Amino acid sequence: MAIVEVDGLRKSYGGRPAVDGLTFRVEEGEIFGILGPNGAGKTTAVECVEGLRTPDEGTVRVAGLDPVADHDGVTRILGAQLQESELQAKLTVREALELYAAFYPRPADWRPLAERLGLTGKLGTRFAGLSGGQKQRLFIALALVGNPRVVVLDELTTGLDPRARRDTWSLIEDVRARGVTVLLVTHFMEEAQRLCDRIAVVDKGRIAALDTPSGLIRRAGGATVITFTPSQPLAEGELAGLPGAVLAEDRDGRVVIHGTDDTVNAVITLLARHRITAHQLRVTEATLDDAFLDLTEEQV
Ligand SMILES: Nc1ncnc2c1ncn2[C@@H]1O[C@H](COP(=O)(O)OP(=O)(O)OP(=O)(O)O)[C@@H](O)[C@H]1O
Repeated sequence: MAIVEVDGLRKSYGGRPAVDGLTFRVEEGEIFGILGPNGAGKTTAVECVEGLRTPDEGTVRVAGLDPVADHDGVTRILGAQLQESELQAKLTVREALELYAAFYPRPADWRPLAERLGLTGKLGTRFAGLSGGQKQRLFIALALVGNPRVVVLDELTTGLDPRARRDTWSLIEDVRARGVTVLLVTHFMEEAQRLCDRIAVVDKGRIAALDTPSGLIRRAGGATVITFTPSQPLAEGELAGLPGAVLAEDRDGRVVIHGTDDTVNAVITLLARHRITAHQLRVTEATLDDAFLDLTEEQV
């Protein structure tokens, strides 16, 4: 059952569309990623889901509720990562956790949450005295302290060091294992590939593709990438005809083929038939990075 439903969402700033007709559904219990270049409209879209912005057109529902008309109802079931300016500089970590827990009817015990996020040693520290990564971890704790049914995380691990990033990923996996739905805006391909059940790739306010991470990779040109430099040029058309090859091109003498495992065998057979040696032959798995660049016009 869908817990977040976005239909034909449009939002413009000063006549310029930031979100230009987005439609997607987030199923209860999944981690749904929104991925896209800078300025694609990701934050605007999730702020409409949080009820912080009013759509110009279209409808948004969270557990059947309108986030603007029933803001209080949505706030009780949806946890969102705060922006830095929304916390007072003098508030300590403990006070912030206690305060936010008090807003909700059935809050989580904030102590294990703080422990999990490495904040136990910082409970007496004022917000202004935290490092960027510690602030970020506090925002994640505050998004989860209300025991939400849906949590919206925008740039979840930006500013975290590699260890804190990995710890945060496993925390999010635990959160999902408890049945919480996660809506995740991210720039990190590795994060999206590891965590997300499905990903909407957003470009210029529209959905460029919506699929599982492996579906996106397959769609964007084959899951296996074969690259090599042939000892002599291959005849035109030979590469395109290889079984399973979705994309095959000669980039300045280096051949790049996106295909399947069958394509690898076909390449080896082709080279042997023509007595061509493949220098620096590499067979790798395509990543979400490859798919992202194929699906969006600009790079992040
Ligand atoms: N309050 C605002 N007033 C005017 N323009 C805005 C406002 N907020 C966002 N925009 C513009 O809307 C477009 C989409 O912005 P948005 O922040 O939603 O994108 P994003 O995909 O989250 O980008 P990023 O990855 O850089 O955070 C951008 O062109 C941005 O400049």
